[in-house]
Amino acid sequence: MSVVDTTHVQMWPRNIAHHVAECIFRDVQDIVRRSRLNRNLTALIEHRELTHIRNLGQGAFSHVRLVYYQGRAFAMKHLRQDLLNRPSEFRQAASELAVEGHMLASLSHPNLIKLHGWAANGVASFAKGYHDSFFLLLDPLEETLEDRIETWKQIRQFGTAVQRQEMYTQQLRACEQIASVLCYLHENDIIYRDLKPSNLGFCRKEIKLYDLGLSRELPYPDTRQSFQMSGRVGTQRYMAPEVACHEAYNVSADVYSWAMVCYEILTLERPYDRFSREMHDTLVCKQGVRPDWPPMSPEYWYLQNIITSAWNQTPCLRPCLANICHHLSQEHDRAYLQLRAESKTIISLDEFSYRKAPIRSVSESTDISLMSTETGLYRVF
Ligand SMILES: Nc1ncnc2c1ncn2[C@@H]1O[C@H](COP(=O)(O)OP(=O)(O)OP(=O)(O)O)[C@@H](O)[C@H]1O
Repeated sequence: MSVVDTTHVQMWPRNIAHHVAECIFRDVQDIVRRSRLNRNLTALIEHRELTHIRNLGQGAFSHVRLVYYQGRAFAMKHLRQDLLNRPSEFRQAASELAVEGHMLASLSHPNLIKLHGWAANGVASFAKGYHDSFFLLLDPLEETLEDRIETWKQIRQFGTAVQRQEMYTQQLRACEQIASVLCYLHENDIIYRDLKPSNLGFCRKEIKLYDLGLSRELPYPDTRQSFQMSGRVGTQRYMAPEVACHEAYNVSADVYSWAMVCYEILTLERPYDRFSREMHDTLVCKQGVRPDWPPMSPEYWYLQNIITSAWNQTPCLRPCLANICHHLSQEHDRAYLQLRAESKTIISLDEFSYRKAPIRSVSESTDISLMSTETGLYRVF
């Protein structure tokens, strides 16, 4: 372990650092001035207060490290060092990181990564000239959705019937929680634009959406109106056809991406796995081809239908996420009760406390019965 120290790494000369920092500051101010989000107070943290533990991962622009701050583990996200050699890319990535910080500091949802603080001088820290002068301090994730999908593949192949049923409730819950956090962003007039399994992770059993680098606040508070924004934003296999074709789009582009991610969660197969970019453009974007459903057991058909409607070629025919959440939450509760009935376990009401429907109303709409026990827990049968 070592204190996070930048004194021995590459840095820009002072005059260049000041110039770049001013440009970044102007870019960010411009966006923040137009923003309708209300930022909450964020802890201001000095580098010397952080202790480096290990690297957690690296993206196209960012490096994420596990650090200790005030006795707790956090993920520290900052720009990659090699961007110092490409100042215009550095400037772009720096503004995106700062805007990501601004959004996270204004938002709060159980399935959105939590921001705990950022560099003491905010965006002005870039004037120090180090790649990691500005950073965000986030909740550390235990695994990504990509890792979880690999575990599910093992269960599908080698698991018992109860393990597979348990996996189904986890899959349903993941689909519901992703819909819930996207719905929350849309309610705040934010379009996410980069939904994919590698931008979803798990922290204390809950799914968390992270990497808001490509998210944008919509110019008007009407999320159903389409806007001309940058095309080809995100990763092609999860990208809505209208985004890939540089047409005007709105939040329903996220609904399409949700459908692709959920297809992968349910089938454990990548959508359009063997498609080249050209095939994707012609078949998916122009001809409306969609992934094939492998044969699946009947309990999956419900979700399969919702996903199929969510990847409709016509954006306005895709269901809204609030509706999707409602249906999935009911289906999750039904599947969960069924599972507990089959495994003859008792459950606590707390297990349902995060959803609005009381457990009794779920059991009333199914053939599952609940019997309260002396300990306040419920036996399901
Ligand atoms: N909070 C976190 N906890 C643990 N690991 C994380 C966390 N945030 C990011 N990572 C890891 O770091 C990697 C890069 O992070 P992130 O996707 O945010 O960077 P990026 O440069 O913005 O990505 P992209 O390549 O998608 O543009 C992730 O793929 C993940 O493995």
